[in-house]
Amino acid sequence: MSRDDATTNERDASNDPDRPTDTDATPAVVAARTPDGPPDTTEIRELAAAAGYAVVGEVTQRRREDPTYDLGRGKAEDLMRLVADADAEAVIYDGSLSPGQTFSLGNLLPTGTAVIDRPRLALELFADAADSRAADRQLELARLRYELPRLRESIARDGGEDVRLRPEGDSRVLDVEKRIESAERALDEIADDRAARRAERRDAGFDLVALAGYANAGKSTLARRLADEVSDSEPDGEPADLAATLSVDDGPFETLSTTTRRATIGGRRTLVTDTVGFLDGLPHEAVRSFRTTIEAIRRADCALLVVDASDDPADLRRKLRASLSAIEATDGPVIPVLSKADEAGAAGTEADDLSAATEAYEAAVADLDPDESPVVASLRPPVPVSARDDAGLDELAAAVADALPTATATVEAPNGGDAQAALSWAYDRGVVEGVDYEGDAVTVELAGRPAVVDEAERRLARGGPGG
Ligand SMILES: Nc1nc2c(ncn2[C@@H]2O[C@H](COP(=O)(O)OP(=O)(O)OP(=O)(O)O)[C@@H](O)[C@H]2O)c(=O)[nH]1
Ligand SMILES: [Mg+2]
Repeated sequence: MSRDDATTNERDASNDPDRPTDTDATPAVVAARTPDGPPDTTEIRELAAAAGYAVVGEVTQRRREDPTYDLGRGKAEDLMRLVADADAEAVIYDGSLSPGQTFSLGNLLPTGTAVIDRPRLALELFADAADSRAADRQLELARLRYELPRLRESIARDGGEDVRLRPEGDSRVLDVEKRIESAERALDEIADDRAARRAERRDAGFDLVALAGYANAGKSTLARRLADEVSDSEPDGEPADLAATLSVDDGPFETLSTTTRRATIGGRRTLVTDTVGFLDGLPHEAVRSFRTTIEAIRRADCALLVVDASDDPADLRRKLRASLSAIEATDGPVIPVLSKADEAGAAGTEADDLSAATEAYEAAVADLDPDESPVVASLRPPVPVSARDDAGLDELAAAVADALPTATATVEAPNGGDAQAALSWAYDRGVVEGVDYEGDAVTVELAGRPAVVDEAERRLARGGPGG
């Protein structure tokens, strides 16, 4: 065995008394390969558990990619034996396998063993809880895109000579292609609806803030903290999809569709959209299927990129890179929010924790290639927060208010019915900073979304001389 091949195979000790006995869980072996450094299987094990697998062993290898199995042949045979010994029903592969590798591995493993790579595992997790029309369509599209090259591969392997040469002409392939087109069309319509809704909300004076970030980073928890209390008597114009609850849980993909709530941030009326968490190791195709999340982030007036500061520096960097690469570029500024600051760094004073989190973040960003992630240019200074301890939230509100597009104006108008109507219009849109009555005149200080301030100014001036 070469030094390059230094690896581990192990069967988990299942006599851990704390381990929940989940009789429904499918026994699975985790396999991972990295070209450098020992593979870390923590995350893939968590994902596997969340998807309903009981990990009964693992095979890892440090090696360059093997074209046939991804793992080296000897290691793939070790995997086969471990699966047989442990009576595992699935192999969870920490990486993206080509269709050819999936089939070769499937043929080597005991008959019936499912080969589940990272993208497929992510699809299974989504499938568990897709809960909206957009989420369903997106999941369907991601699945079809995943299946298509695998279907081609299986037809090429099983079919006769003529099919092997042209698997794309097979009716099953044509069927999947047709379904992909139809899912894409449906998503185009949903995307158009969302864009129209964003425009309406902006016209109504709302700033659009989106929460982005890796799975389990703390996005929904923060969204809840930022959101206004929901009252029974909301004023008119309440956006149709405002959710009363946001689900928070310690597991990936707790949030499976975008969810929007009202919030007052730094005195501004905003709509905060919580989005689906990113995962690394997914092909761009799969990420692109989650358009409503990506577009909510890209088109926001300000995006908050939630970065879990309780992660160790290597994980923080990996997740940050995956998130930025999925986002690619945004219209507005991006404020990095270092979440779970209460658990960041070594135990110590609060100040220590916050600076440890900031340092890890700064180091990760310094490492990024702006050509690879243009969004790096939109990054503002990071703000550490702890939703648990309610720390840093005022600083975050100030940073958001500062990042949002703002216009100010002072308008003097004769006091009367017209001015009062204009003033009440401006109040409804949250752009009135101050009002001063003097004699027959009223002076109004406006601040907020530029288009709304302009319109308020026009309405107030209308009652004025010559208006
Ligand atoms: N210690 C600590 N834990 C936190 C904090 N914020 C969130 N968490 C925990 O982190 C876990 C994930 O939180 P969520 O808000 O569900 O994370 P998410 O980013 O919405 O996750 P997905 O929707 O699955 O992508 C939960 O167990 C939260 O309780 C914090 O400020 N401090
Ligand atoms: Mg969430």
